[in-house]
Amino acid sequence: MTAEGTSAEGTTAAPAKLGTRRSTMATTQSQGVADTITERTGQAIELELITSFGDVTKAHLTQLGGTGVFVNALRDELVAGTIDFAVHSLKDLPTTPAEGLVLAAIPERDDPRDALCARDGLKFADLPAGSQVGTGSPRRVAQLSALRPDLVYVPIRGNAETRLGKVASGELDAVVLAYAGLGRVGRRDSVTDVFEPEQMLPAPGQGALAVECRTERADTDLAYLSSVDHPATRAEVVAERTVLSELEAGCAAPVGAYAECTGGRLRLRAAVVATDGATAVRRERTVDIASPEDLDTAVGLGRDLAREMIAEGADRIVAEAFAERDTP
Ligand SMILES: NCc1[nH]cc(CCC(=O)O)c1CC(=O)O
Repeated sequence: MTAEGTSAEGTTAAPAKLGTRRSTMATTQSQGVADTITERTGQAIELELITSFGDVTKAHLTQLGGTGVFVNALRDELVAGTIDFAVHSLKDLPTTPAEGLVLAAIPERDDPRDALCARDGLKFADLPAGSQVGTGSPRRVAQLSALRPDLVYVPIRGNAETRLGKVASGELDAVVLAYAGLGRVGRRDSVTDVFEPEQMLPAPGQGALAVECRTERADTDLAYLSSVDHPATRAEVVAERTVLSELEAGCAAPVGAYAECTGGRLRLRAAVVATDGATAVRRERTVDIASPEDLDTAVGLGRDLAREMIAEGADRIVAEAFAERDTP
């Protein structure tokens, strides 16, 4: 016997609310994750646009004092229950876990490399000495300075369109951005060169996304989020982010880390480079990993590599970079 009002139609679930920043990059990556979840589970999802402090402030990103300016607004909404889950760029997530929240899924990573967008289709090696290269990231400035100390690195911020506009207008000769982000805003055609990990290591988590929700909902009503989890990517980013946390550094630190989990092995490369590019500690290590779900191995790899780097002075380079940042 079916009572009136509890019929199948009556219990049709409302679409889940996915909270996202308003930028083109954020909405594109959020919509991509939403579409994949819907494809795999049938769950309907709608985007809810949230404004974050990092999106409105004019302060230079490295001057904001602390990580997570892009994620805090979304986390507030998760805790308040106004949204069901959020999609972040993993690179922007502080390494300290947020209380009551969990990364329910880490989808398969996009291209992790950094990309050069230069005038006249120029490659990095072909930029004339003295060329003005825009980037706001200490990690990029440090590694680029190590490769080409003869170029001038100019701090910039703003979204990808704004940055590319400075090349188009002739204000800058080139800008360096994440390849994955350029793809998401439909500007892959502006890329004139890409940096292989041998030249420049990406930021920990670059190119990857994180799906976050309240802890108690991950295994219950939001269990469908696990449909987009990619264990190999999770092992990689866990190893990369452990380097960052062991060095007590954040997203504004000159730390590159890149892990690859394939064929039962987890390889991790990391670099800490002084802002002028002159001093650097670079290490790599590979371990066997029976299953990508074995996150203890990923954490152990990150920790061991970071400790080796600290023994070689990596923590001093990080401390100096922060001291420079905090001195106006
Ligand atoms: N810090 C901003 C940010 N966060 C994520 C990306 C790019 C996409 C990604 O790395 O996943 C960017 C822009 C950039 O670094 O060019």
